[in-house]
Amino acid sequence: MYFGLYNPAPVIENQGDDFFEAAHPLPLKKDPNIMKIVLGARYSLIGNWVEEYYQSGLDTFKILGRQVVFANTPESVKYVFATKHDNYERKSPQMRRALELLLGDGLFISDGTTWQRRRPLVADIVAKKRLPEFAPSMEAVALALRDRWRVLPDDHEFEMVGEMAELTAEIISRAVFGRNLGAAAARQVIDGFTLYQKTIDSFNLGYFLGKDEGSALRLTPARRTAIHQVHKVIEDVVNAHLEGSGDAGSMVDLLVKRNKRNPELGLDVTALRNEAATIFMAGHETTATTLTWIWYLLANSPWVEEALHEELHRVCGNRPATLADLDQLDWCQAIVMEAMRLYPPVPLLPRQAKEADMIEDIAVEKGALIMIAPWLLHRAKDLWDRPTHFMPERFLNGAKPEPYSYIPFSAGPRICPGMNFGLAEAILCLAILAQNFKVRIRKGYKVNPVCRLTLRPEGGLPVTVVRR
Ligand code: HEM
Repeated sequence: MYFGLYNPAPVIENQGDDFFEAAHPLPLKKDPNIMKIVLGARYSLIGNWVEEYYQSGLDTFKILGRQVVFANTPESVKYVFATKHDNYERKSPQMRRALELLLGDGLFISDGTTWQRRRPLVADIVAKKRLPEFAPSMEAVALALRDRWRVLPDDHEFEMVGEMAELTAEIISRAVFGRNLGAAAARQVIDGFTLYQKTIDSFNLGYFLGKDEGSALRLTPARRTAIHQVHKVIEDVVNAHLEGSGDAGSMVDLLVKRNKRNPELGLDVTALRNEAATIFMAGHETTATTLTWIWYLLANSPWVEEALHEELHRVCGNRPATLADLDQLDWCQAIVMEAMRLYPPVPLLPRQAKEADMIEDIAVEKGALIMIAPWLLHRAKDLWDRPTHFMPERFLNGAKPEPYSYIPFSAGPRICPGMNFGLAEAILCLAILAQNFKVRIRKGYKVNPVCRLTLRPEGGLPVTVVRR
């Protein structure tokens, strides 16, 4: 309930001996009115769609005075993200305004020359070729969690979203800041991000009332505290590196060194801090929610769990999985990909049109909101067989979805540069933990996927782990 006025759509979930239709809100029967859209957006961004949106298509409508264009076909996604990237590279004012106090001009929300100059730098730092440097931390942190789970009392229940968030925060914190940051400082950054996210809203009224730049977020005391908490730790790390005393091999170290080698980049302490904060934020919750959804899906699909265990035994025997096993862990990879199809960690990828344009036969106004929704595209009835079912086998044996129909990492020049980092991390954590445990969800617990910035089960996921 939101303000007692908003009734979320009922959530459905179906299970049989050999199928699992994963939890999702029932599509609406008729178009929601503006009140329902506004209240719905504050509750979750995925519950307000009518049946017709769960198939590929293009549509446009107005919210107050603002044009919204829905691009939900592989062709239009390609057009917006790749062909006409220059016109649609800009993030929506909601997203920019929501994150700018924390991330400043960091890559995730920048555009124009700032984005063009910094993208190659950040992409290089989180690139696939650096996996051998960062994978040992992924393995070590996952093994430490395995050891903690091993000594839990039988039937000990805990909350999985928080558990996975701690796991991935530790991994990304070691990668970005190095191993010497210290637990207290790392916790300060993690808690600061969590606090900040709680204070932000998904609906920017000013934009829908006609301001192309949207309304700035007010610096409330809660936001100020959260921002200060994050910025202080990261600035200290950056300054240590600038003075030559930081942890070699960390992403901040690479940023500082590259900036020294390429002074034309002109990154000052604030810019370096913004990029480090961006990588931390972009690489933390996305992987955590992916892993959480994987445990939910596996717990409800014993036949997939069995195939996974068989593969882990065949490939790794009794030793823990490592980066070197990745190419052989086909089921692990397919499970990660299918989990991100059903529950894309970033379910909406909104853009703002720089200039007026045509997307197929739709006239796009300057400043319009272009909505690309992996949540809908990944569930389009005409693109996917049994779209609401958990079927990792659709990604096995080199099967590839139609181009631009599967976009959990976005697409085109703004595609997630940390894709290989995130995939390797999710596969390794899944493999190492599944080698030792099965996860079971509290009996009768109703999972309800909700989305604000990322997609997670509302109220968390209460689980127990069973030793294998
Ligand atoms: C499962 C894991 C991940 C998923 C699903 C994911 C997804 C995404 C998506 C959808 C975007 C684009 C958002 C948009 O277009 O509005 C993005 C951007 C970005 N991601 Fe990831 N991400 C993941 C992991 C990571 C990791 C591990 C890192 C860093 C180590 C990272 C760094 C970034 C950065 C820096 C951007 C901004 C790129 C730009 O705007 O040019 N991501 N990610």
